[in-house]
Amino acid sequence: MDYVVEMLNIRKEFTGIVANDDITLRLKQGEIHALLGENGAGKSTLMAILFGMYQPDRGSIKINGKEKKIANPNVATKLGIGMVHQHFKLVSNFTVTENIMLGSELHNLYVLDKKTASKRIEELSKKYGLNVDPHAKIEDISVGMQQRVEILKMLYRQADVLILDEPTAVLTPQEIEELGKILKNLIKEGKSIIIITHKLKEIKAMADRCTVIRRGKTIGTVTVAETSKEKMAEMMVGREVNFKVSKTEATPGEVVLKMEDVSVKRGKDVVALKNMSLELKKGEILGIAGVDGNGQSEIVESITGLTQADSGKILFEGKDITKMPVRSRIANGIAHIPEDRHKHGLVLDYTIEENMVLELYHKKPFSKRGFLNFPAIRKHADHIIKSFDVRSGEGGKSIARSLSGGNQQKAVIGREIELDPTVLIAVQPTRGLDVGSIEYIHKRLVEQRDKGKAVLLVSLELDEVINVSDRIAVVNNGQLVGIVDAKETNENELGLMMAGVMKGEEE
Ligand SMILES: Nc1ncnc2c1ncn2[C@@H]1O[C@H](COP(=O)(O)OP(=O)(O)OP(=O)(O)O)[C@@H](O)[C@H]1O
Repeated sequence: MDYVVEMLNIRKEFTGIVANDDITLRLKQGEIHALLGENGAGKSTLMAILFGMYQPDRGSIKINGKEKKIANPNVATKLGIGMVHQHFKLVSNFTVTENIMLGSELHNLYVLDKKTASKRIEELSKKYGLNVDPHAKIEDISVGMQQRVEILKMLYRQADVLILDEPTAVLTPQEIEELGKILKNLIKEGKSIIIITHKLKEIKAMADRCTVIRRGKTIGTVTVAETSKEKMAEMMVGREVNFKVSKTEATPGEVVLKMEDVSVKRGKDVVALKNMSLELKKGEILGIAGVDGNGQSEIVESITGLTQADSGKILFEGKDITKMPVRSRIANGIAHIPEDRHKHGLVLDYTIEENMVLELYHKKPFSKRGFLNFPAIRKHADHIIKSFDVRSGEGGKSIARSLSGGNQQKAVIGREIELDPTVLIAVQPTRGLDVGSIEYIHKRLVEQRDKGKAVLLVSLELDEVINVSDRIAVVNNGQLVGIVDAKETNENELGLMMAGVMKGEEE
């Protein structure tokens, strides 16, 4: 059998937690192999070991049948292993070529003059259908394009084994489809790919085989074409997963949040949100559907106070809050699960305990006469950790950075829901979460609604918007296209509206 990579009986322990416990994964030449597991199951750790960022405590790695010690990422690169991380490692004011050249000088295989490098990048881009402009600056290109630059970087370094850590989490549905095609091109040219993803639909569409791990242990490797989504979910979570959100009919009450003719500018001239009027009622989940970048961020930021509306009014419980500072809005009952957990959700170098009181530390019981009350902070954090199943080595004492991506997300969601807000704004709340956690978070959002709270759900996942929301507002180009009843709509109708076409206008 032609295995390009064999990771055999790998063990890796961090303080207080065994991240990988006797894991075995074999990658065949020319296959797309999905690595599936719950948040914190140990996927990123396993891939970091393959890429030489960590040393395993036990176990061995064979590359093309020969046992190798991968002491650091440079060794991995020399062995033909490349990795695209969850958070890209690109310099934003450098061009594509400059970024790809950066670091490649270490492997003295490569040319240092920019012109020759650009030409090589262009050839590679063409060969694999990547469509990347070598002269573009990173800050000017979309996230999807940046990811392709990361893929090109691996190809430029002549990688044969490509590792992609949750590559679709940051992509729009169209970009995901394109990535699928790119991966198929890579396989055709003889590359082998390991892809980490939580999305079973994507595994079905892209992968040949799938290895499932749970709590650091291998559960099994399956052939994707012969296995259902339900079966893979069950292997991963250890129980049956309910994909449908179960909820009763909403009983909306009075309007609690109102946007009246709100416009927000981006920079000097671009109007990113145009005369937006929206009403959010108590006891309902209002979903916002739209292609990324069509005014969703401006809606959220003008309500939370991260951006001020340039014109129009925002009313909360009848009070004008258009110019209210962020902290007062939080104190008044507006909570926010932000889209970017690293930038706006957590202070990565603080412990989880500290992060759980970021909005509350100045209040009783967390502060007393100007001193922090650590036992109270700990109790609060422990409660969130327990009820939201935030897994980490040292509980509340863990540094936020050391948590797996999904567990960071659960911590942020827990903190915001525990504020018991009147309005909960949830932006991409389940991005990066495993199906079991998604099921749980959806339940908690519905529970908020049933307690008479108002929930604004912004998501790029149409499935999620349709299943969780009661009403759906569709935005396009910074404007409201229309509002539909979630029970009566479908992906097709929403898709058309997202492109700016109103119901009845399509002929
Ligand atoms: N450097 C580290 N120090 C301490 N603990 C760590 C470190 N890296 C990972 N861990 C812990 O090891 C476990 C496995 O984490 P890992 O990131 O591999 O999970 P994952 O399967 O990739 O999760 P996710 O899907 O949420 O990204 C987690 O409990 C995490 O908190």
